[in-house]
Amino acid sequence: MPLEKITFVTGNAGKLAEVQAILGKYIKIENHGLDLEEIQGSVEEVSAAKCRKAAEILKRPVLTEDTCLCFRALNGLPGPYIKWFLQGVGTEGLNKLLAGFEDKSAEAVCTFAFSEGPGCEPLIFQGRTEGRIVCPRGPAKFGWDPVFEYEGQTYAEMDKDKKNSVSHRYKALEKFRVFLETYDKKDES
Ligand SMILES: O=P(O)(O)OP(=O)(O)OP(=O)(O)OC[C@H]1O[C@@H](n2cnc3c(O)ncnc32)[C@H](O)[C@@H]1O
Ligand SMILES: [Mg+2]
Repeated sequence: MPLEKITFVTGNAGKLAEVQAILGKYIKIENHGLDLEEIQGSVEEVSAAKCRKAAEILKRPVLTEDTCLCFRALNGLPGPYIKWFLQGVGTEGLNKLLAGFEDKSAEAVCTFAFSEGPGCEPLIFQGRTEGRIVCPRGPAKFGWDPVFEYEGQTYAEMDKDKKNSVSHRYKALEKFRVFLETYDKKDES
């Protein structure tokens, strides 16, 4: 039986808006803002751990997501710690982190984890978009969008539909959408 709805567990309004815009056409999305502890580790481990916890607490099919921003010149840092870097130094500071480096390339990575419910091992769906870090341009509405440039435009300068057709989040959700097409939830009985 196909899934009629899914609970996306996030406390981030920007993420929720994009998941609704990208995936909401295919499945009903509910939001639950559990503030889940984020373990240290690879982004896949962080996302799967959040998902396991959410499934245990909410006792239903859940989707969680963790986003990384990886600077090639810094061997992938800030990576999964981007939230704390952004809070600490802001978008100007993110750009300044690369002031001494020729290589401004970066990769945005979105890692979704889906679990059917308590005790069900999460499945991982990941999307990656290559770009470069620039001086902030465009409206500062969502995280590090103003400093991530893709094909000459920062995410912040793009209209929503454009970002939602090229982003790390779009690519990860596209994989999840294909999975949902053949997904058959085991009967409750
Ligand atoms: O409740 P969760 O889903 O964990 O939400 P969060 O805000 O804690 O998000 P993360 O742990 O994934 O941290 C990622 C950081 O990157 C930001 N971010 C995530 N996706 C983004 C995007 O597409 N563009 C710009 N910033 C983004 C987000 O606001 C955080 O500051
Ligand atoms: Mg988080």
